[in-house]
Amino acid sequence: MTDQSTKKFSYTLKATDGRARTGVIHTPRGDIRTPAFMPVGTAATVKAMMPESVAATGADILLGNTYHLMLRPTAERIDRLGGLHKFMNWDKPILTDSGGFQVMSLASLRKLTEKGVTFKSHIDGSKHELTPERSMEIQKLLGSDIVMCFDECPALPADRKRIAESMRLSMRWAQRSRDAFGDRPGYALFGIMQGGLERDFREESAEALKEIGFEGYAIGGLAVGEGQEAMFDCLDYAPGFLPEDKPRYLMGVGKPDDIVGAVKRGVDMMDCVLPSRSGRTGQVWTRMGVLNIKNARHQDDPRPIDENCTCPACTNYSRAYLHHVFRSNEMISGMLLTWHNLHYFQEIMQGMRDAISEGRFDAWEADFHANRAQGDI
Ligand SMILES: CNc1nc2cc3c(=O)[nH]c(N)nc3c(CCc3ccccc3)c2[nH]1
Ligand SMILES: [Zn+2]
Repeated sequence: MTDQSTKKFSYTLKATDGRARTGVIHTPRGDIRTPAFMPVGTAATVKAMMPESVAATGADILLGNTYHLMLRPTAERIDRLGGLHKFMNWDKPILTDSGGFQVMSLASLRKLTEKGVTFKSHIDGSKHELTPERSMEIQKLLGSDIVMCFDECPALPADRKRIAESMRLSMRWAQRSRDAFGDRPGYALFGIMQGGLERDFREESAEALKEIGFEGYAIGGLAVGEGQEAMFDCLDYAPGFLPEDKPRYLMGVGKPDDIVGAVKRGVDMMDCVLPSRSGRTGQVWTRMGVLNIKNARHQDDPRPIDENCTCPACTNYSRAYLHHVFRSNEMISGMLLTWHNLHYFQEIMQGMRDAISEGRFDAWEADFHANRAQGDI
């Protein structure tokens, strides 16, 4: 167990190539190589993966969810049992979301006021309240290393008036989150930029967050159905509004080409449920593009998913086998496909970290897109 109090949280920028950056986030529980992809462990598990397998894919950090864990098994119980790291047997860094986003997408009977949000649990219908103060308390009880401000992520499409009001509420909540977070050496609080697809509101939000001061800054309010083009248009300016010497976390992104486009535009950290969730539905992401293993064309195919992949699925199993266990709804199907997808996502990140360090990001990006076949793979 590392002594949390002595070591600090810091970000070191190592190299840039255009607007792309590579560096390291130092935390008392370990370093995070950026750009970083962070697997999502919603209910204290990255579904279908043992923690040591998640580490084996190259992940330096994983995500937890305030919303899910406060409902079940509750933050107080996890605290009594030694905190989330011990509870889920993951001793590297953990980032937890603040809960507001999940309330709006999962809970029912939600009531939003200046104070916070009240809602009914999607699990058992019990009533709960989340405020900036309660979210900070929950994330402290969980023991997460990177805490997210409590914010409101407006559903798109929304008119400018709604976007502005929502963003300004989130900025007031950001101040309350900062005040409630307190002085916790070694732990980090990240602000979350809002503002929809409006450049002026994005700049206003960034200025408000910089005024408060955070250890890192997230770009929220995206990957909510706006589409890649609109997201990239926003990322053409939004990261630049944030401090250069602090990590930038784009929340909820995304497909491999979304991730590459975001890193190209200056993003350092990303998360997405895609590799694990799609793995359970048979969707397999590879350097040649995406395939679905349930397709009958795989049932006699002795080849691995990807000859060049070193993950256990590609090293030891044929497409025919993976097709069979998927069709038979065997547990090993979700395990192997999730492992492969997470391994591939981390391979993309390592490729970009190396390319940026060596000043050849554009060539790497061109190669990445060239490999993605149009037809069957
Ligand atoms: C899929 N798209 C997506 N867009 C998001 C926007 C926001 C946003 O504006 N505010 C907050 N707080 N979270 C967001 C999330 C959830 C990310 C997450 C999930 C699980 C664990 C830890 C973190 C988003 N996810
Ligand atoms: Zn593989």
